[in-house]
Amino acid sequence: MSKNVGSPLSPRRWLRSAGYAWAGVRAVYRSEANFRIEVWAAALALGLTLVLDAPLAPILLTCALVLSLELLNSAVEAVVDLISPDPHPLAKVAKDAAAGAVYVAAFFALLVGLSVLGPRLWALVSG
Ligand SMILES: Nc1ncnc2c1ncn2[C@@H]1O[C@H](COP(=O)(O)OP(=O)(O)OP(=O)(O)O)[C@@H](O)[C@H]1O
Repeated sequence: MSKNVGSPLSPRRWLRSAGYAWAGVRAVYRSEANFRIEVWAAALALGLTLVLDAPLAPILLTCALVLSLELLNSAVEAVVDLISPDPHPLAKVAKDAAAGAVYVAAFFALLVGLSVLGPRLWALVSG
């Protein structure tokens, strides 16, 4: 619920909003195993990117996309469970489509990771 606490540029308001957003990230991290796996996969990909001196921007963007979509997927699940605790075809479409968004992003993130890091990893292991 939005409360009017002054200018949108006010640091206090910004900090309060950031606090709510961080609480959301922490709640999803605690409750969703997939999000935990994706966070650690992103940390691994970023670590490899730095160690292998690979381009950072595509890896950062794909990590941000997958993690953000997983957060949105959790938001959709929560809202659907709230408004449709009993099975409903539209609830199914909403949940399946939100999950599909995560899987599409994760699939392309895998391709980006393989194309950016794969050749460098291969060069490293093949001497
Ligand atoms: N209210 C509902 N009405 C119809 N189908 C539903 C409903 N809730 C869940 N489903 C179906 O069951 C599937 C699994 O739903 P669930 O809420 O268990 O999410 P999940 O896939 O376990 O997600 P996560 O593992 O990330 O929590 C959904 O993708 C959907 O197809």
